[in-house]
Amino acid sequence: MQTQQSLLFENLNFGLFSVDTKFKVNAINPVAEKILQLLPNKQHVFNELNGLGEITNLLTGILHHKEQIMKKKMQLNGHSLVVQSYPLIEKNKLVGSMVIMDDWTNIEKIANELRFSKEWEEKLRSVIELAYDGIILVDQKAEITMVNNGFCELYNVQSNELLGKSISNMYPDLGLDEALQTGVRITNVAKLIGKTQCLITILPIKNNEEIIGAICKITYRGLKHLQEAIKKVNNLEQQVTYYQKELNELKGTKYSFANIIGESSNIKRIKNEALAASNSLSTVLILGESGTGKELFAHGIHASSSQTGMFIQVNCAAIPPELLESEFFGYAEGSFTGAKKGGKKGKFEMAQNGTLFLDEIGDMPLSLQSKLLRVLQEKEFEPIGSNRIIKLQTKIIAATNQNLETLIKEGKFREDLYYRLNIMRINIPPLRERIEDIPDIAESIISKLKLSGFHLKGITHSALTKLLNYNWPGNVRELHNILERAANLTSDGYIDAQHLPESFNANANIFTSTENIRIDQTNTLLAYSEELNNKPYWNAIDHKEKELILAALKETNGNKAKASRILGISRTWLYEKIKKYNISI
Ligand SMILES: Nc1ncnc2c1ncn2[C@@H]1O[C@H](COP(=O)(O)OP(=O)(O)OP(=O)(O)O)[C@@H](O)[C@H]1O
Repeated sequence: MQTQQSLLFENLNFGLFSVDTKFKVNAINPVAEKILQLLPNKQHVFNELNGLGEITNLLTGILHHKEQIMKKKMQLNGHSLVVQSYPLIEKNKLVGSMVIMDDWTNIEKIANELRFSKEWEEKLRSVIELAYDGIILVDQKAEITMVNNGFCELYNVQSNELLGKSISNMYPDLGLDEALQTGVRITNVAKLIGKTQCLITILPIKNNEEIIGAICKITYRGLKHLQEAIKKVNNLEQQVTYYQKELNELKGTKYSFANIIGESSNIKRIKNEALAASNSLSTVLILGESGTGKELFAHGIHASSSQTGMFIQVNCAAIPPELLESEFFGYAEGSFTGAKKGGKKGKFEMAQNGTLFLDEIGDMPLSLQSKLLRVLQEKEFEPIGSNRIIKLQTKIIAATNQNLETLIKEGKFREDLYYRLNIMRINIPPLRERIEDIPDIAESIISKLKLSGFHLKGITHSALTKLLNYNWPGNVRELHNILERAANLTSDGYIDAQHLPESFNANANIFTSTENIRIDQTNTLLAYSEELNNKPYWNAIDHKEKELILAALKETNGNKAKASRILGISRTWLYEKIKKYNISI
């Protein structure tokens, strides 16, 4: 029992001590020792201690003047305290006093912080209220936390009908749910609300990497003036594009870095790498899935390089093997039967002082690989049947969507050529790893479609939200094709969700129909494809992806931050996948 009492005494979260009538401390707990800054296990006499005057006064009131309970708020040694002193009576005689010290320091700190955030909330409320547009805020759980008059007027509701409700139930089509899941911001996308034409901007609110809410701004007043301004900006943009094109034509390129759209950290990083790669004649190897923009980057590198010659592109997969050599090196007149009169310039010579872009390098036959390697090493070449030696002053950029390391292992690609090409290496990530870029790229594609004669006004918010939920196996090229197809289907100029292909919607649900696959069986594509008879390749990829995500979540006990680190993907992307595969944690 004694032990229990002392345990309790030792572990109280407030200070407690008692003194006898001579102010000598009889018992004191660790919290009190800490507040009073007294050394443990020492005999302390209160009126001999310095700096504790206020407490000594309380004790004096009780011990000398026989007062009853004394209570005081005080600051002591950096603590905000509420101190209470009680008389201790034994057999009707005053034998000492007991003191309780409540430490309010942390509580005061929290109160101050609360006051501070309350003030900020009030300021935010005023700013939001002053805004000309409709504004609505949700928290992490998609519950509406703030809404302004502009929003209420647009939807003809009262704010108290909305606060605390789920945005997913009230306004699912605004896309705030998606913003919370993907962390992607959407800027000024057209949407018809009732009969009012609006522009929607959605901004996820992040604390470090965590999404803690989202804000949606609906611009619906004064749109007419805005449209006029947009028209002017569009005209100016067209003029800039025209001059850019003229400039590109001089260098034989179709695109420059300005044509590479996207503000994601991924695309910014590779743009910087590409810019660095354009500063010298070092060879560049561009890797990436089909449709990620390898050719676009190659043009960009040439456009910003100081090479004054032409950009010459060769698709190594498209030239018949027997013509490859003459295509590359050219030939002298009469060098073989059927050779053209006057001979023919090869791609190398055509690209002198410019850039030779070797697309699909993984498909180059081995015999030509050896010849290419020799040219790269010796920096000179001879056209077939000629003894004219031409010094190479050409930037070489090679690209492929194949895994060259695998091709080397299979004996289909020369390792020494690989190292020769792999001096500046640019890895373009697939579109699904930079979905933040989709709104900007979609906008740029729509502008291009307009220039090519489509009467487009824009893309609706619901279509854009769908684009963000797709995994883009065909990357930017697929995005282009889907938007062009949609542009053909729209009648009012707005690309809407209904204009996106059926299969496109179905993709998000592939997994629900293949849920019962046994994961631990033979991991061969054949084994998968037997079970997934519809789209074996993509289903198997998705299947493997889900498997990896499940394994990472299992290993981290469902901790998504850790799981995303293990998988080497962003947390936003992981949330996206968890949603896609319906994984419950
Ligand atoms: N960041 C981007 N911004 C704008 N357009 C892009 C971007 N990336 C790719 N595109 C467009 O996507 C299409 C495909 O790009 P590109 O041909 O450069 O891809 P690729 O990787 O070379 O494909 P493949 O391996 O199939 O040859 C092109 O129309 C290109 O202009």
